[in-house]
Amino acid sequence: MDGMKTAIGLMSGTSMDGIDVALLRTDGQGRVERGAFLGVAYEPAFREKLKQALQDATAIRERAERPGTLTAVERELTERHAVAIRDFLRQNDLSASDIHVIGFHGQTVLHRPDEALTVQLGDGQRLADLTGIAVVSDMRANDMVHGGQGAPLVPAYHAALAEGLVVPERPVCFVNIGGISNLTFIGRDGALMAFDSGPGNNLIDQWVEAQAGIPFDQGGMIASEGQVMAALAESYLASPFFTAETRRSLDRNDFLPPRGDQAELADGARTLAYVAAAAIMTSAGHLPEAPALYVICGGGRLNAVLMADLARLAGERGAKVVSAEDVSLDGDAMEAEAWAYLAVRAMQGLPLTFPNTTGTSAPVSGGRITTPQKIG
Ligand SMILES: Nc1ncnc2c1ncn2[C@@H]1O[C@H](COP(=O)(O)OP(=O)(O)OP(=O)(O)O)[C@@H](O)[C@H]1O
Ligand SMILES: CC(=O)N[C@H]1[C@@H]2OC[C@@H](O2)[C@@H](O)[C@@H]1O[C@H](C)C(=O)O
Repeated sequence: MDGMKTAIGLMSGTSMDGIDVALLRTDGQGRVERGAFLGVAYEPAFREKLKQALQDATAIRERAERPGTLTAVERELTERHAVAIRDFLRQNDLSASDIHVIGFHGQTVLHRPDEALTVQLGDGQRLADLTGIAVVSDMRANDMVHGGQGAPLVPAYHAALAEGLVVPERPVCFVNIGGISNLTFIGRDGALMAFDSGPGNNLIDQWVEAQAGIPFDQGGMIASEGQVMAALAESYLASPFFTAETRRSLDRNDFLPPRGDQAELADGARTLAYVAAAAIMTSAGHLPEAPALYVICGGGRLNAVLMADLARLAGERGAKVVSAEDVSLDGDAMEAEAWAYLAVRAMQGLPLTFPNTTGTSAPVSGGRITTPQKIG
């Protein structure tokens, strides 16, 4: 009926905190019906394997290479995604035959847009075999073949969501504050512009992990006890990333956390929360028009200190900041939903990326489509 497909999106983001699973019904264009969501956390031992995989990936020169632990980690990662799908289907009383396609992001272990090299671990064929469902994987590769940055890909979905947005303010800007942050501007006339906007939670996570052995600053509680260290903040915000003529997508390691002797725990967390907020607003300066509304998704929206900085900085420019939930969206599920949406578009050969989102030379589709060869 009416071209609507049922898809599942799978996201394992740069924070490496787990697998997000989201259900979406869509026609791959303007019609979007959001469904159930499941977050499956990685236990610390698997996060350590992913960290090792990031190290091993630095030796990759060609995207199919899997040096060191990468073959084993890719296999385990794929199997974990299959288990997440199985649990998700069971919890929602669904079976594999209810799902047309899975959009599988995998885990980015290397991203060098200047060399047109981006590597996401995750075996689409094996996931299709394990789940019995068609899989679209590797959705960043074709964009790079066409001169794009390989990220961000979520803007096509943001644009579809903007059509149904329950508030009147325009232009609107969706901001994802994950490990890295990215933003999508949607103008009054629907014009789209998007790019990675700077470090998000990654620096905060790495800082509190190194200084206090905890994985993230819950609610921004640690930051709330510190002071912004102006010189340290400036050392991040002075990066040529923010002033370059063209927008560039980011690798996890493009910005590094402070050294232990540069700050106390709370001041470091406070400064990095400010940096995350200021990075977004500085990058937003490259948009064609100042947004009237910022809709924030991703884990960073749960850091109250970061959000207060963002609200203040946006307020100074006459704009409002809301969380995805304030406009009846789900800030945790959005990227996984986007991968479901993109998978449906890929099946239809529709563009995933555009000159104004990744810098690709023309709107391009992408993804590798694999269908189940065997079950189990
Ligand atoms: N309750 C919370 N309080 C503060 N920060 C939080 C909270 N929950 C999650 N976060 C932050 O959000 C991060 C996860 O965010 P998210 O899942 O959006 O990132 P990701 O999808 O892995 O990254 P990316 O979008 O870059 O691929 C965590 O690593 C943590 O820093
Ligand atoms: C190479 C890669 O995995 N990039 C991610 C990362 O995490 C956030 C930001 O950097 C974004 O551009 C991208 O993911 C989102 C989901 C995207 O492509 O839209």
